[in-house]
Amino acid sequence: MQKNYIIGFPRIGEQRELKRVLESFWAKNCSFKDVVRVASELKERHWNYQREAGIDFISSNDFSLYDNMLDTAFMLGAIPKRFSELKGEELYFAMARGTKSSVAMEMTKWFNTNYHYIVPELSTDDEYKLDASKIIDEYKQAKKLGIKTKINIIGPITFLGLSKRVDTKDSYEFLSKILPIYRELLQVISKLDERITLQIDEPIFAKDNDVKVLSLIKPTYDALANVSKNINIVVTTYFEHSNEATKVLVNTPIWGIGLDFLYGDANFESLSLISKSSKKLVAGVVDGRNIWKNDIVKTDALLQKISKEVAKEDIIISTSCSLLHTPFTLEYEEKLDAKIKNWLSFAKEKLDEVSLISKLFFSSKNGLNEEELSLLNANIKANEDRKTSTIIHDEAVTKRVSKIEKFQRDGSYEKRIKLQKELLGYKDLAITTIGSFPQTTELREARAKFKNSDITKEAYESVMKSYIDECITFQEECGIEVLVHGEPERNDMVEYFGEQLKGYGFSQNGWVQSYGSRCVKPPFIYGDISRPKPMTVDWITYAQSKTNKIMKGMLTGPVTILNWSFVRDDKPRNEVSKQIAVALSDEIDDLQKAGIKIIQVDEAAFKEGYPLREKKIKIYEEWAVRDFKIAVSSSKEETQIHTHMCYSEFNDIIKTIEAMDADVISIETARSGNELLKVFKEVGYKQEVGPGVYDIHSPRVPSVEEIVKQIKLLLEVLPKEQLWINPDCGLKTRKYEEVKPSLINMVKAVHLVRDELNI
Ligand SMILES: Nc1nc2c(c(=O)[nH]1)N[C@@H](CNc1ccc(C(=O)N[C@@H](CCC(=O)N[C@@H](CCC(=O)N[C@@H](CCC(=O)O)C(=O)O)C(=O)O)C(=O)O)cc1)CN2
Ligand code: MET
Ligand SMILES: [Zn+2]
Repeated sequence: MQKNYIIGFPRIGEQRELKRVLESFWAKNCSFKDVVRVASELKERHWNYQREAGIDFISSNDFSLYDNMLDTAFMLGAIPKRFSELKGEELYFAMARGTKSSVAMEMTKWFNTNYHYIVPELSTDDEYKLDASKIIDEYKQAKKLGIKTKINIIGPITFLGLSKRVDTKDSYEFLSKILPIYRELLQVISKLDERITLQIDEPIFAKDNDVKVLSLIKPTYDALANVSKNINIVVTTYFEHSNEATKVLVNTPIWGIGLDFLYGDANFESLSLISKSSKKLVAGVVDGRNIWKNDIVKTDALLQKISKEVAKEDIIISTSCSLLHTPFTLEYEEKLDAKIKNWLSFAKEKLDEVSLISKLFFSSKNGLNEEELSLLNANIKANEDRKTSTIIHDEAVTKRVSKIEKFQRDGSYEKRIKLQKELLGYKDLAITTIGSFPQTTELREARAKFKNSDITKEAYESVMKSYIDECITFQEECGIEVLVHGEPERNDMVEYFGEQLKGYGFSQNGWVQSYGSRCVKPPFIYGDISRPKPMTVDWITYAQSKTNKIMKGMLTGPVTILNWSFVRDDKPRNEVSKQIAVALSDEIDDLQKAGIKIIQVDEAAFKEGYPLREKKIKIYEEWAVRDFKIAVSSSKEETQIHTHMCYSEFNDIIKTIEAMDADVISIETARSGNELLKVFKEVGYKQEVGPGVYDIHSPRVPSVEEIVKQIKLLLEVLPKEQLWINPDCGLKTRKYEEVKPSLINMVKAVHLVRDELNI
């Protein structure tokens, strides 16, 4: 009997092999054959890891050269017209990254994670056609190694729900067009083997769906499950409960349902239905979104609870979601404190946990052999050790946080902005950037050498300082009005702060894919958080000393620091975020004391943290706004507070953004003209806004005319007094060759518009 299951495994490679070969291929330094070779090695390595750990259900097609949604679009033949001249890998990467003549497809957040997928574009003119080659090839490759994989695909309802129509609005209208292609796929799959397990991911079921969407589930899954008797379909959902969908799925001929019992507590309500239907339950009980060692005793209790309703033989032990969201392995961590390392578990270690948990659950403690027993005891001990450790508790922090008296800054916005405009004296359509400038190879090398103690602190700092000097000179020459130092000292806008705060740990190699070849190394919060010393003041004051213009101080906000870290699971998230907020309020205080007059507190991940279910949103908004306000509560009335958000749909959260009470917000709008901005006008948003005037996610240099046009579009919505001009987001992923001409054009465009308006 097959007992345990992994929803999906990360693919970037434990040494980021895939990242390296892709970037090398894109830079034309190697051939596509090299990419295929590395991809193939990685797949085999990952399958073997799972086999060696004793995993029964190992996936194929969880791999991707860029993104699984893009793969699905490719599989269906959903190719936007502008790419129709291209073929093969050229087409595939053009869709993801754009070409000189065609803009890339949009990219957006995968539910409430920091993973980004490519948004498929659907048009009435499309003619869908199956390309099952990737799926078939991967299955066959694994089979050669003696591994019969389960095949993963993204389900039709999630695919459509996350796609956009280029003509009219409702993507779901296309179900009748793509369902036949899915059926054809199942026919092809059914011929691969005598019996096949097919995992169909439908995470969209974990959201609040309207009746119309729910009404599609039964016909869709009846149609799919009836294609062939030799396919066992498991429909998996994750990140929340999916009770509305489960109710329907139990009445379709699918074989199993995968539910997340960690982030979807309410899934317990569906157990009796599942039990009556005699479907298999793939029980997500090992956290796929965090890095803490599983508490096996607790998990066993959870499983015992599940098995009160669902027969043991129908339960399969699984991760809560794909392990894509966790780093690969602890094996290369040489610098982590041994004690803390023993509390952690990355993807590879989680495989062993799933394996051990299933042994314990199905054969009970008496059935464990000596080695397994000692693993269990080690797990119990590690968890006990974490609970009772003195390094996670800091009474001074908890005391201070419980006694916060100031929850917001002084003065009304109206009063503050008047003071600020007098003091800062900036013009209408003030020109600025979002913070980072290109992270050059030189910077990264210097940082890597400094971390390895190959160069001194002084040598490292001098590299950073000369970068800052050049960055300032460029901004002054180009005519940017509110300057930034360029963030050269930051490996990442969250990891950097994690490295400086007490209560935080960080890994050397804990990379997690964010999009395409880009990765992040989220730091992790293990204990109470405090700020031993100022984190940014030296860099910003150095930068300010080099210019007479205003230098923006640059911080990452509490909610974003929280959302892009792995967070301790022994304290509510909102308490942890409050501790970060207090530390940041001290930093702001210090920046002000050092003479900094504008401080930007980025909340790029504010929207990402939104719960998937409406019912939980209010609670999140309350503490998220509270903590942003606590962070900036130390700012004086005349200190101008900026914030920045990217990839955000603002319509439903505009009132919340207003409540954050920042004086200026910069947002991403370049790809959508002025559509995103309209809501600011509709609600009578008072504060100043810097809507991005060009897209930084593409290497393309925008022309002056284009930017003028964009600025005029913005002026149709908001008055000049309320507008700032800036790019969409930070420039760290771009090259100087792209950034310089783009910013020069941006400044020219502002001057042209100002001349017309007599500003
Ligand atoms: N945490 C986070 N989430 C985010 C964003 C963000 O900025 N941060 N932005 C949005 C989009 N996501 C993004 C995610 C990653 C990157 C990004 O640029 N990642 C870099 C890594 C950045 C980094 O931490 N670099 C380190 C380490 C670099 C490195 O690997 N160095 C080499 C040596 C030097 C070299 O050869 O370059 C090595 O150690 O082997 C540094 O600069 O110090 C990458 O994948 O390339 C950008 C956007 C949403 N989510
Ligand atoms: C992902 S939001 C980025 C904000 C940050 N200040 C930067 O410019 O890079
Ligand atoms: Zn941004």
